[in-house]
Amino acid sequence: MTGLLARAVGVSRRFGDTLALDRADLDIPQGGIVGLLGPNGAGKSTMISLLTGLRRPSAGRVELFGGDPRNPASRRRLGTTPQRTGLPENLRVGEVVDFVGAHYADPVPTGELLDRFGLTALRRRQTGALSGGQQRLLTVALAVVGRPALVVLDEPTTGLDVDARLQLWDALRDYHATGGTLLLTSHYLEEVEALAERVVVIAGGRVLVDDTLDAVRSRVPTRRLLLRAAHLPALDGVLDQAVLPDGRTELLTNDSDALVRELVLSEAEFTDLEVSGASLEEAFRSLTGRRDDESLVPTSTTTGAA
Ligand SMILES: Nc1ncnc2c1ncn2[C@@H]1O[C@H](COP(=O)(O)OP(=O)(O)OP(=O)(O)O)[C@@H](O)[C@H]1O
Repeated sequence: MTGLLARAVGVSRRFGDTLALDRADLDIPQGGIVGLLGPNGAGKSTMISLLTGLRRPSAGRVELFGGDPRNPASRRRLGTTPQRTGLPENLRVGEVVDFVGAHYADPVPTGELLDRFGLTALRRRQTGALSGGQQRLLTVALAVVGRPALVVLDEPTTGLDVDARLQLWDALRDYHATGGTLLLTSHYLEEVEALAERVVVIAGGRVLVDDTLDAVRSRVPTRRLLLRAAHLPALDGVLDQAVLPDGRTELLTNDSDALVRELVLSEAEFTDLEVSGASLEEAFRSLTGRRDDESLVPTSTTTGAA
């Protein structure tokens, strides 16, 4: 149990008839960056709300720094920002950071924090005059101003343009480099790839995959072959196969060179071969959509899978 900053053990959460989480397990050890990925409605925000004490599980157990997350004392070393945050409109950016930082024993100095988040030029602007993306950057900056041991962010880059997204990624990497632990949710594998060392895929309220980024990447198809063939033998390198409405066969793989060699050596007759990158998000959708397919969905490595 030592070294775990947060943990969910067999948690379920019901909203009326909806089972938002279904016996899900999640451990957040000290020092890593964990990306929680999944499609809309997967249960990501619900998991975050349980870990940060905003909601109570219907069943199972949640711990934050060894205590109940609903107890304010357990949240003292937590930095978080809800998806929507109200900022005092008439205060200037620098004043808000000063104000929030003043609640902590050792806050990141305002100038340094604004610099890290690319907000220095906006220091004297009233928060009511910030764009949505700038407000988002500021709220995430406020989540780290107190040098929390754990930062939990729900879709931190939603609505940000490319530059702001890169700026935020850099700031989060800085936070991690100073010893911080980060849990973030995202719809985007790209974002998780850019930041996380560990990936947890959640769908239908269940944890489907919990592994290192590299291990997860090796299991999801990243390349797509299209071809026409009357008969194809079973090919080792195929992770997923489908016949499209236009009659072409789609083969998903993570090594298209090896699969093409295998295809040629099989002496199967084919025409119109095309090779392209499978969208990683598509690949994840195929992963999350195939809960019953053991070959595509590796066993979760979380503890105590129910
Ligand atoms: N307060 C609520 N009342 C009723 N149903 C809810 C509530 N909060 C979440 N749900 C339902 O629980 C399920 C999981 O929702 P959750 O917000 O955790 O998913 P998510 O993975 O964060 O989705 P998204 O990526 O769209 O934000 C969904 O079916 C959602 O409609």
